[in-house]
Amino acid sequence: MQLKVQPLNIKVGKYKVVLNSVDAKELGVNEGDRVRVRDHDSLTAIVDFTEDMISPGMVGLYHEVQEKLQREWTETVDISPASIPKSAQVIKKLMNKQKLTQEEIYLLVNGIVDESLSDIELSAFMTASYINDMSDDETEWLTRAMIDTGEKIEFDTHPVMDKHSIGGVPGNKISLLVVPIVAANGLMIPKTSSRAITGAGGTSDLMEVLAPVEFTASEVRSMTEKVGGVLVWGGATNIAPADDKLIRIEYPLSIDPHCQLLASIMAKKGSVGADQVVIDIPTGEGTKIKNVQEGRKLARDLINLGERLGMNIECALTYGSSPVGRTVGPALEVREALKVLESMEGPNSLIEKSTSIAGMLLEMGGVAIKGQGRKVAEDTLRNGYALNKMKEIIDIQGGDSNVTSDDINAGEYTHKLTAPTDGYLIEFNNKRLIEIARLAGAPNDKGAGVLIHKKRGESVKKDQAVLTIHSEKEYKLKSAVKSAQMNSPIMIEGMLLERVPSYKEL
Ligand SMILES: O=P(O)(O)OC[C@H]1O[C@H](OP(=O)(O)O)[C@H](O)[C@@H]1O
Ligand SMILES: O=c1cc[nH]c(=O)[nH]1
Repeated sequence: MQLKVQPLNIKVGKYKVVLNSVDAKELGVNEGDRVRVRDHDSLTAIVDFTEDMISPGMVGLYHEVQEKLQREWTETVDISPASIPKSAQVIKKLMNKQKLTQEEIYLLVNGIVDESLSDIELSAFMTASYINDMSDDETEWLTRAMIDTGEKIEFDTHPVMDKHSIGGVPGNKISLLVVPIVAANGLMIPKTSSRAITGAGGTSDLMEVLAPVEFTASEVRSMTEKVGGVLVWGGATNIAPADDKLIRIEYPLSIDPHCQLLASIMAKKGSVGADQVVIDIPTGEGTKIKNVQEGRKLARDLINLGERLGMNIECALTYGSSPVGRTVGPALEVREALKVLESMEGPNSLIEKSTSIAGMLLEMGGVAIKGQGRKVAEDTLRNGYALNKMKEIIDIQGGDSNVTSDDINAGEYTHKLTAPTDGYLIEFNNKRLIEIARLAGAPNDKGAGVLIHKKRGESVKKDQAVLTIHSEKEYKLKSAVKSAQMNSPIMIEGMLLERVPSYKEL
């Protein structure tokens, strides 16, 4: 069917076209089906419907379709129904608990990278992976396919160090300390991170407060060779490009399926040619890993996958039931991390966790003797070498290296949550805390987040502030406060947990 083109200059991140329902009916396609768009060139696109925006006889071409076809909008294009791509059929197999072959997994990952799968299919893939985990072989193939469909960095010198966290604990800003400590000791650490997945700020969201994080793979390589380390967003690099497209689906579902987590982390490490990697596994109530047994099992899976891919992995099971440090949300977290770099002043949980993990890397990289890594890491913080290295990293990424912790501003709209009674703080609900920070605007509004005045086990007096919610927008603050008041993230010892009424009162 020949249809007149209506250009839609909107980027939707996919090959999509809009049809009027009259033409769609004539073509026999429904919303979410695919059509072949033929001009000088051709491509397969996903169908959207509308009654108002597109008149009968016309087809709306979103930016990506126009760009790919490199066409002028005055022309007509030929539209015909197209079949479901093979990659979508692979997702059905996973949903039906059938094992996938290596070839099918490569087909699937290619489909993710070339945008031929719809968000509905991708979220079915994510949900199927959540319910039916992949085998070790399938997970290895998934990881390899994610590496092979992107650019790889090959450094001339080794070892290449790396660090990653599985996430899940609020306030986990440690990469901002670990990377400069390791690089300041002469090791290379090309750190690529994701944005937030289940949290209120991933390391890339945080680093973006200080400097740009979007670079090509060759820029990552040359910056790392110059200053020893970087803190960049993996999603911008074309390094394991499938990863960010899947994380975009995980974020609203707030899930991180086991096989996806393994592949996502290890693909990022494999793509930068890492040899020695430490993986932080926050463990405990309210995290992705409920207890030490589960943590050990995940550690084994990560170590085994690393071995299959030729990387030496060590894992750190870390305390995750309570936030790391006293801040959650990009600007607040960056301020706290910079303060530690500047003066070693800051919460113990942050300093101890960062120096422990940096210490493991220093030992693995051969610049600290066994058992001395943490001490070397602490010295690197104390003598200011880590701060200087962080300034070099900020500078090379195009930020202002003169920035200090005092320059970092949190959102101006604030609300204090106070203790309803005297007592000890016995409960800190990680998930609620993240939800509140997200409602306040994190991670996209950098100034949004939560400042923690009192942590688990600390005493509070009635009406004393326990948390301050920060937001850049008044209306976002209001919804965060409303949510916090309806379902508090804190519990003070001695408080009534719940009153369950009798039938008479119902
Ligand atoms: O949002 P949740 O699921 O908590 O965690 C995601 C964060 O965890 C990892 O941190 P890092 O790169 O090791 O610092 C990821 O890269 C991402 O920044
Ligand atoms: O990078 C990451 C971190 C945690 N989970 C993932 O899926 N990817």
